[in-house]
Amino acid sequence: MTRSSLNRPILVVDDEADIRDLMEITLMKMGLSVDTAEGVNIAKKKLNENKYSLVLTDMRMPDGSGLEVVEHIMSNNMDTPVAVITALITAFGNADQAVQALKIGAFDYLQKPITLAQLRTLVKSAVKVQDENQNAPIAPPPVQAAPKSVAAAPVVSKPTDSTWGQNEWADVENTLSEKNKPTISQVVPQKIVDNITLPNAVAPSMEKRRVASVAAVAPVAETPIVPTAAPKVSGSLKRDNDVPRILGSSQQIEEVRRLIRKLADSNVPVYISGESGSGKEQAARSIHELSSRADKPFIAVNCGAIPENLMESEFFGYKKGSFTGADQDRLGFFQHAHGGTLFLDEVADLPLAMQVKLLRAIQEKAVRRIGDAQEVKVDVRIISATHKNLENLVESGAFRQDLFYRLNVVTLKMPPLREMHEDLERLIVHLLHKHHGTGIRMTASARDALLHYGYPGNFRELENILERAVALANNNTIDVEDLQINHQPMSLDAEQFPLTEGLAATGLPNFQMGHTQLQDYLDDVERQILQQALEYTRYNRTQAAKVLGISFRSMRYRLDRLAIE
Ligand SMILES: Nc1ncnc2c1ncn2[C@@H]1O[C@H](COP(=O)(O)OP(=O)(O)OP(=O)(O)O)[C@@H](O)[C@H]1O
Repeated sequence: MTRSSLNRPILVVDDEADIRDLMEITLMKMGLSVDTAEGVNIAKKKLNENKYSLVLTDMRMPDGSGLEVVEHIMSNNMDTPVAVITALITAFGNADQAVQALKIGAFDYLQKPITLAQLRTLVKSAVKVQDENQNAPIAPPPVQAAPKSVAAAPVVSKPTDSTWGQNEWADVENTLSEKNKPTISQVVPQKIVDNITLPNAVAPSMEKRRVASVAAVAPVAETPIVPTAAPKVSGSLKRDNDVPRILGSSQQIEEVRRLIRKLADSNVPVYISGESGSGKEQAARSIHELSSRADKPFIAVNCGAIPENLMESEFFGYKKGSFTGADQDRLGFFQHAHGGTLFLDEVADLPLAMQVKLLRAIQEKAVRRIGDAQEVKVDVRIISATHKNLENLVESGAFRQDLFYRLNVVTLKMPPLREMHEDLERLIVHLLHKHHGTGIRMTASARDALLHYGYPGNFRELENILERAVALANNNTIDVEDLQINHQPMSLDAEQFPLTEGLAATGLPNFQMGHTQLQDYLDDVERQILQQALEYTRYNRTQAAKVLGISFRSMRYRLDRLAIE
């Protein structure tokens, strides 16, 4: 499949009408055409009769399993990527089914509840998987296709795919937006800005509410704003050609770009700090792409998502027969990244035992696969990141000091979005135009709410809010309710999530000595906190774990233990 084959519809297979509708609306908002099937048999029939660019199938349906849909596609050699949608994978749950689906040919899986961002990423991956199949093989050295473990799910990016490697954003846009419209990447940012003119009517009451730092931002109209009468944004949204992933003109972002360029020239380990969604991975990819390693792999590993018992084999690989189930030789992340960059995301979540092994591999520049007597030299540049305070973890003994010094030769700090206030309006306009074309409008109150929100989830949250708002908007006009955000003032400290307010308001349950069991009481408190964190992050478990300062693994375990769906 080429990107143009996304002109073919996507087939959504799910027995629940609500989910089918939601996915259909979302995919259509991405400019994609969609067909649906409410069960396995109809899906097979449709697959026999039509060609699809991608199939998304639920696992459990009344007339069969999503695995049958995957098998049908594979056994008939259909050139259609298929991804499965599973119920929540718990410690004892249905991971096996997801693994089974991957084994028989699905290229990915999603867990319910699905976020819009996940869906978008999945569509991107479908295109990428096919592109890679068509253009492969290019370096690295002979490795097996990195098998995807359910929890680890490393992103193995194709090393020399310049289109994808250079500018993922522009690529998504080219892939997903209406083909004939000039897209944001075809129009220089200044031009977007020039296309936007001041609304004629300026409501004085709204004018007063403008804050000093957005003085450059346009006055606000009370009526819906069409693109040609949208707020005028002065200056351009800075996007340097050599660091296209990092947008913004604020001083902090300029400094980030300067450091990225500088660090790209050297091989020193870089530690990227910053809140969740603030662009740490984008910065890591930018360093890689600007470095002499750009044509070699960039391997991103989410350390918090790998089950502890799989860590060693995932990082270092194994020899066939070294343990039950090791039915073939397999390389680990280090060898996959040979010559390139290994990005250790959420590095604070590495268990201590693994920290020792990692330190050794970094110091020795060599790895030994499980079951292998020989060490193999590896040339890997390490970039690490976490949203946690690594220094505090070193102090508390949860993170090894020696590894900390190894990783943290240079620190790059990503600023939170709320500190880039002068960029905010331009970013909103940019993202809306980029992903949704120029036909989308916004009311003055929605704009006001967006400009005054605190974005604890940073860029990622902004993208999600806009994406959801576009999906919910009536008549292509985003209103304040479509944003579904808590109105949180900009001045709020990062640590003061509304969650704290929520908890204080709720109060602790009464502990009745002699009647209440301590464990039941603590479970109740924990359940309340988890539920609030989930509500706050709109059921994004990764984000919720981050907000609570626990690992994803721990979050999963707790949700499972307390039977929180
Ligand atoms: N400065 C930026 N300019 C443009 N887009 C950005 C910027 N920072 C982040 N983004 C976008 O925000 C989203 C999240 O970015 P990224 O994954 O790099 O964040 P992160 O800090 O690594 O998140 P996490 O801590 O959750 O792993 C991505 O879609 C990315 O494109």
